[in-house]
Parts: sequence; structure tokens; C-alpha cells
Amino acid sequence: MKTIGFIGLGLIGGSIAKAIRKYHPDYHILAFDQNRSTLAAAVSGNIIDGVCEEKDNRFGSCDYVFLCAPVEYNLKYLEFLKEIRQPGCIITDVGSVKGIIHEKVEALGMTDCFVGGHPMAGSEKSGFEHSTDRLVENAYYILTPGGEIPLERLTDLTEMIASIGAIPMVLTADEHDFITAGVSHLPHIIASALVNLVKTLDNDAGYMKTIAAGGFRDITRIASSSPVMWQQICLENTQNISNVLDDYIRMLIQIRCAIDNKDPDYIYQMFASSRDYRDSIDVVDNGLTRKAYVLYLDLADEAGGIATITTILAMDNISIKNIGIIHNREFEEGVLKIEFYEEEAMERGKALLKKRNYIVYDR
Ligand SMILES: NC(=O)C1=CN([C@@H]2O[C@H](COP(=O)(O)OP(=O)(O)OC[C@H]3O[C@@H](n4cnc5c(N)ncnc54)[C@H](O)[C@@H]3O)[C@@H](O)[C@H]2O)C=CC1
Ligand SMILES: O=C(O)C(=O)Cc1ccc(O)cc1
Repeated sequence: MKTIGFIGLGLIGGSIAKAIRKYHPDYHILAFDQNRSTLAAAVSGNIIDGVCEEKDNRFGSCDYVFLCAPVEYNLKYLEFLKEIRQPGCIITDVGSVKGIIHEKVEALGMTDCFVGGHPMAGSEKSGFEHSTDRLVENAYYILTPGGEIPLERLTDLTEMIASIGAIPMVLTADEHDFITAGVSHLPHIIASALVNLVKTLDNDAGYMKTIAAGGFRDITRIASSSPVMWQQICLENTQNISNVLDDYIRMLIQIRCAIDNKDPDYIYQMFASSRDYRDSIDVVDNGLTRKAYVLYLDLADEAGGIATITTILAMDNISIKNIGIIHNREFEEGVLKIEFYEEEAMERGKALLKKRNYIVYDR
């Protein structure tokens, strides 16, 4: 039996705690959050076993402490944990930028017990009420150990992360901050800038806002994320973000030139190359990514439509991992997405549904 401590129990802390509760019901989970109602909800939902105070010595009995509060508080809690941690305790965080916390860990001489962490999963929502035990499932979970962490402690944490359904990946803090600047931080800035641009271009009647279709919605969902969190990320990963923004601006200028010059080859190549690379993301199966076994099918707009489909599959003992109606308009309206656990189950499901005249797509 292990004892796990959480400081901060919002979207990410809450999701990890829920996943630990699901996969390790025997673990003892303690938490502190500055929001008392969050702690009350976590107790009544049987997610945590004990409520801690801000500087609670019970964190000293933990095998793992997850720092999941905003970064400036995580940095402060490190100083406190340094004094009370038990030998063998692993302290980890979930922050979106890793350089800043590693600097503090080194300054405090805690490189033997700290492993940076960052689940590459989340949403534009925040707070414990939006946390789920499935948030980190099948998501990469980056770990950034400092140089002095004993290998067996890193292995323990890696196994723990894998045990809750995430895919651990070890990087240096520098690699992490460069990579996430490109694939996470820049996209959030682009989404925000695009929304702000449309806001200024739109007329008083708001025609642009009204007719904004699937493409605009898909690319701007993350513009609804927490302004405070993204302000912090920009202030923490400034150099990497600035560099990648430079590259992006240069690319936009080239695109504008190609359009001004009506350069058909450049314009075609731009879209062809992005389509090929984007399409390759979903099909990568390099042993680290768990391939998703997904079917899409047209769904008649009638009561019981989903129930009929799930019954057809259940009668053939086919388990469904996930099911839901697709909200974007890549397909016609009313497309049902079904995810299976195995390829064999997906193939059997496809054959069964086709036999019953459903129109099935596997992208
Ligand atoms: N939101 C996302 O999609 C992702 C966020 N992250 C990182 O996770 C960290 C937390 O983000 P979220 O869970 O999204 O935020 P959140 O706002 O949902 O949760 C933060 C929690 O910390 C609590 N808190 C605030 N100040 C505190 C303090 N002084 N002491 C104790 N608790 C305090 C809040 O009450 C809240 O429950 C951030 O550093 C963020 O960079 C990482 C991956 C994804
Ligand atoms: O909502 C989304 O798609 C995200 O990109 C969520 C997210 C936000 C911050 C992170 O550090 C990691 C993931």
C-alpha cells in the first residue's frame, strides 16, 4: 500500500487522483487544495482519504507527492517538502514548462528526489469538477528526471504512470520545453490570435462569429483555455516560444508572398505537405503510441439508434472502449465514433454493422 499526496486538486491533480483511485483502490490518497469545496467534493466522491492543511506534516509520510497547483505555488511547496519528505519519497509536478521548476530543484539541492512531469492531456476547462479518471489514458506523460535521481526511483514513477493508463516518455527539461513550445504553446497562441483577429474584423452584426464553421471551431477550441495558465506558460518558456514564433512568422510571410504572386506550386505544396504530415500523426504506430481502433458510421436520427448499434456489438461479445457522436463536420451530421480495444474486435464490428446495412467508414 502506498501513500500519495496531492497539492492542488484541479483538472490535472483531480484527474490523476481519480485515475490512481480507479487503478489502485488500496492506495491512501491525501490532498490539500486552497479551495475547500474542492476538497469536500473529493472526500464525498471517495477520491481522497484525507484532507491536509497547507503545510501538513502528513506529506512527509508520502511515497509520491504530486504538485498540481499553479507553478509559483509549486515552487514554494518544494521548500516545505524539502524539510519533511521521507527517504525514498518521489516529488513530481505536472506543470506545462519544466525548466523553471528544475532550476528551483537544483537550487534547493533536491535533484535526488524530484522528477518533473507533464501529462500531454488536458482541456480548455479547469477545476476538479472537470477532472476525470480517463484524462491521461493513452496520453503521453513526459518525465524529466534531473541527473541525480536513482534509476529505481525513476522506474517506480514510470511504472506508476503506466499503471494509470498513460504512456511515459523520458526527456530532458530542455528537450521538453523546446518540443512543447512547438506543439502546445504555439498552437494556443495561434488560436488566441486568430480569435482576436476575427473579433476585430467582424462587423457590428457579428456575421463572422455567426457563420464560423467547423474549421474555425476546430482550430480555436483551445482559445477558451485559462488566461492565467497561458499567461504563466508564456512567461516561463519565453525564449523557446519566441524562437518558434519567429519561425512561424517567417513562414506566414512566405505564404503571403506566394499568395500575392499567385504561385500555384507553392500553395499546392503547402496544403499537400501539411495534409500528409497531419494524416501521418493518427496512423503512427511506433510501439509507443497505442493505435486507436476506431470506426465511424452514419447514424440515423431516430430514438434508440445508438442502443441498437451497441446491442448488435454486445451480442457478438464485442467490447466498446469509447462511443460518442462526432461534433465536428468532417463527416456529414450525425456520425457515431466507436473505439474498440483491439483491431480484431474492430474488424468483426465493421463486418457485423455492414451486414446490417450501416454505412461504415474507417478513415
Ligand atoms: N489544463 C491543462 O490542460 C493542463 C495543465 N497542465 C498544468 O497543470 C497545472 C495545473 O493546471 P490545471 O489542473 O489545469 O489547473 P486548475 O485551475 O484546474 O487546478 C489548479 C488547482 O490548484 C489549486 N490551487 C491554487 N492555488 C493553490 C495553492 N496556493 N495551494 C494549493 N492549491 C492551490 C486550485 O484551487 C485548483 O484546484 C498547471 O501548471 C498547468 O500548466 C498540464 C497539462 C494540461
Ligand atoms: O486542450 C487541449 O487540446 C490541450 O492542448 C490541453 C493541454 C494544455 C496544456 C498542456 O500543458 C497540455 C495539454
